Amino acid sequence: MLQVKNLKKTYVSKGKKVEAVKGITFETEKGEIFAILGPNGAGKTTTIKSILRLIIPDEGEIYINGIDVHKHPSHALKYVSAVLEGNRNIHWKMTVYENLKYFGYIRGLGGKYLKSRISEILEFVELTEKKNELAGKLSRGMQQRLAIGIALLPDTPLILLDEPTLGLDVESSLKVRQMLEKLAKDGKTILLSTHDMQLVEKVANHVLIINKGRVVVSDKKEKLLDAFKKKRFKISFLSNNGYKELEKFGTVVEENGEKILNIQIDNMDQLYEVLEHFKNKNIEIKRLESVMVNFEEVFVNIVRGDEDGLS
Ligand SMILES: Nc1ncnc2c1ncn2[C@@H]1O[C@H](COP(=O)(O)OP(=O)(O)OP(=O)(O)O)[C@@H](O)[C@H]1O
Repeated sequence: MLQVKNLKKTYVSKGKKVEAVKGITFETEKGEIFAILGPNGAGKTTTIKSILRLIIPDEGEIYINGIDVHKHPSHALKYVSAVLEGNRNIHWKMTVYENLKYFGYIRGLGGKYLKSRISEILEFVELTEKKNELAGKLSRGMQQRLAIGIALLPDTPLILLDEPTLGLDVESSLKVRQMLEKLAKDGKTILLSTHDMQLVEKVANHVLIINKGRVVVSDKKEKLLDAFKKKRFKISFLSNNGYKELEKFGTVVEENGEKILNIQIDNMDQLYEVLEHFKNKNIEIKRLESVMVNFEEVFVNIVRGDEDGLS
């Protein structure tokens, strides 16, 4: 659906060069929720804006539905719509309905089709009852839903969202999350840039982590979670003796009066070595279990690993 090949962008600001994106390559599949993650300044917004041609990259190719965005921008961009943070494309002094009508016209829709499309969208974003309210008077969550509704008007196969849950409360985030899931189920491809690890954990299929303008990891989310799960173990012991010994291997916490050792390993041999060590010291193990990890930990570990590698 979307192909980005060797994207590069350097900004020049006050005579200083900032290499924001240094050769990013990725590809999305139809119907997937593809999350772009990265610390502040990693290059996410630059990537998204380049896809939308709001920024002209220095190098690289971008194809939407097989069409070269650089060579045929207006044709390629027919297949994509976007919700960008900080520019939520809403007219505050228009009602919800007027906003949808106005942006519908801009996207070349009209007549009966636009009318029924607006009704459909109002239902989808759960704003039917608010259709006559001024956009400026809506809550932050409702405004975000309206922005998503506006982006959905032209019914494009690719939808880009920059920080769709930023500043939203739990309930509004949940609504956005459910909308994204429904859209993907309908076969839409969703590219999403976010810092919201819960959103990623709940909805993303594929995760692209970028740091300092480069791709650090690009993989299915489940695979990343699995890989980390295999690295984290929790060990409990039959007696509390010798726990000083344990601290060499990881962090020791107390749970229900029991000392629990949390360890992180790079490969299974390391785990066997630790177990062997305890055996030699006559420290008897009661239970060994792999630990569930959440996506936030996966992300932090990957970025930290990358930083260590870079330094
Ligand atoms: N117009 C600009 N002029 C100069 N430098 C810029 C400009 N836009 C972005 N940058 C710089 O490029 C780098 C990448 O910025 P970008 O906004 O793409 O990152 P990001 O991953 O979206 O960050 P965030 O999570 O903070 O939104 C940063 O160092 C940023 O300061």
